Amino acid sequence: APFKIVMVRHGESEWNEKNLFCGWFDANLSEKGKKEAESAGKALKDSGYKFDVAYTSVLTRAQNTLQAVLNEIGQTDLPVVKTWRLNERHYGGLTGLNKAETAAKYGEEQVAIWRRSFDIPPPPMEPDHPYYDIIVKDPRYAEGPPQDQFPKFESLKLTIERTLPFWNETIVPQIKSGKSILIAAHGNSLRGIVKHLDQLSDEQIMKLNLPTGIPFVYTLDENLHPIKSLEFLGDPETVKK
Ligand SMILES: O=C1c2ccccc2C(=O)c2c1cc(NS(=O)(=O)c1ccccc1O)c(O)c2O
Repeated sequence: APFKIVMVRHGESEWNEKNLFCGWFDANLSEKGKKEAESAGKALKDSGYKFDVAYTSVLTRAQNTLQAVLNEIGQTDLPVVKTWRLNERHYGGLTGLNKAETAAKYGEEQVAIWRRSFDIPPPPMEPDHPYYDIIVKDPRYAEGPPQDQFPKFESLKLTIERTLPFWNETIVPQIKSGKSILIAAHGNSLRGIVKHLDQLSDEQIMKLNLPTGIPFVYTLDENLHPIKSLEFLGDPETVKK
């Protein structure tokens, strides 16, 4: 029998609302983001989904999206595994900047290069960065990454390379043991899983922008090869946007 796994990108954060690079900064969901999380839960409830375990990042916006979903489907007691490996991409020194500030500081040309590159990282987040201490010293990272490997920036390539070990070593065995799984994470960490499952190229995955707060289902065969990819739940109107 095929396996199914459900994934959802967290709802809009307060920094998304202000068009700031958020990355590993622990922004909350905006009011809109909270509504998106609730509607994700309603879509899963209407489709009758129940889960055995959920995975999320160590960031509040993903954890709160997950909780809203679990509230809607009546599974608030579900075991939840939190890992830095499902975190959003780390935007390094760009963290907290908006579009104008980024262009002013680095120039439109550099921004255009970063936007279309898979393995060119942003500048590092140096110790004098306003958010360096609050991120690096956050106790939520006690389980990892180790301080000497703590990222100061990530390209999309680097993000995917630290997400996939968790997928292969932790999530895959659970899928194979027949567990029903929900992942609530971020645009770029979910890109890593989608890229791997559908064997997408670097260019293809960079073109894929997952919508916030709309759950999507993968149906996988016994070798975890997709039978059906990116099946979005929720009313077709929302999905079409
Ligand atoms: O500068 C970057 C960038 C820099 C370094 C690594 C990755 C990216 C990146 O992925 C990216 C960027 C800008 C924009 N658009 S933007 O220039 O309008 C923009 C800039 C700053 C903040 C938010 C904005 O919407 C994007 O849509 C991106 O996906």
